[in-house]
Amino acid sequence: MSTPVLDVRGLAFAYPDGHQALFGVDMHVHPGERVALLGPNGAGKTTLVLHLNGILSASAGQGAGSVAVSGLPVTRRNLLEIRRRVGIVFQDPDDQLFMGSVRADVAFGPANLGLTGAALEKRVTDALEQVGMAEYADRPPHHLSFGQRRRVAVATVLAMEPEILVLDEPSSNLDPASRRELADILRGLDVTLLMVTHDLPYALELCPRSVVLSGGRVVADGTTYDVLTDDALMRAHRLELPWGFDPRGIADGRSGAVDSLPG
Ligand SMILES: Nc1ncnc2c1ncn2[C@@H]1O[C@H](COP(=O)(O)OP(=O)(O)OP(=O)(O)O)[C@@H](O)[C@H]1O
Repeated sequence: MSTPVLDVRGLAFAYPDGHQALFGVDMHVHPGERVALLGPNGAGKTTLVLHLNGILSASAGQGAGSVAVSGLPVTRRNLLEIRRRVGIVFQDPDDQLFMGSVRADVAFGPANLGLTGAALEKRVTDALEQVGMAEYADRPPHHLSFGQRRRVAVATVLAMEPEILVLDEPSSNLDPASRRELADILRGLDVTLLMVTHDLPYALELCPRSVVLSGGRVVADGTTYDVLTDDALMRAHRLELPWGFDPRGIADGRSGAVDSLPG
């Protein structure tokens, strides 16, 4: 079997105040997979994601276990290469956009890697085209809508050509049309994907596999359909489908959201 893009083994972590957020997490993501990371508030999802590019580290402080990205351990000395390989799109695009134009924001990362001239320009154009934002290249990011800024934030990460794209709540605060457009964009990307989300229909639509984290432990790892239709698991870990949404209806080729509405 191929080397996992993401190889998390026995990861345990406590914050400096002593609060233990992760208790021996194992998770492996293989090239080309699309995996949703689900779990209730406080489950440890963000804590886990922050270990994937070394913002948090089990080796510093009261931690245990390891994380490797395509075989390269996430350690202080590998941080530059790890941050090129793991692209994280945070929930708030304004955490990632700080330059005077969309083009400058998307160029920032690859320029830091040493790209210049035509190669840099191509990298920027390709990334903006992937998210349907090429025509906005010269606009200041703060003149864009929230949904457009989120797409540019995805482009800033794609421009680094990461081995894994990690998205934290990609559908939050998007109107239904922007949510669907982003889903179309994400579906079209040729990249390994890990998506943290509370939007369970989005997980079902985009990620064949889901890992459920609860209380700092992996409590399920299987097909998203199996996870979302396991009523006992869902109840035990405070996962709730939106009213009227039935994954079984989707799997039958019907619109679960519409067909399961009463009356
Ligand atoms: N800086 C911190 N110091 C101490 N405890 C923290 C810190 N950040 C998070 N925690 C705690 O660690 C646990 C896991 O938090 P985390 O943010 O990883 O959960 P989450 O699954 O991402 O939640 P949410 O769905 O609400 O974003 C929670 O109990 C939280 O209170």
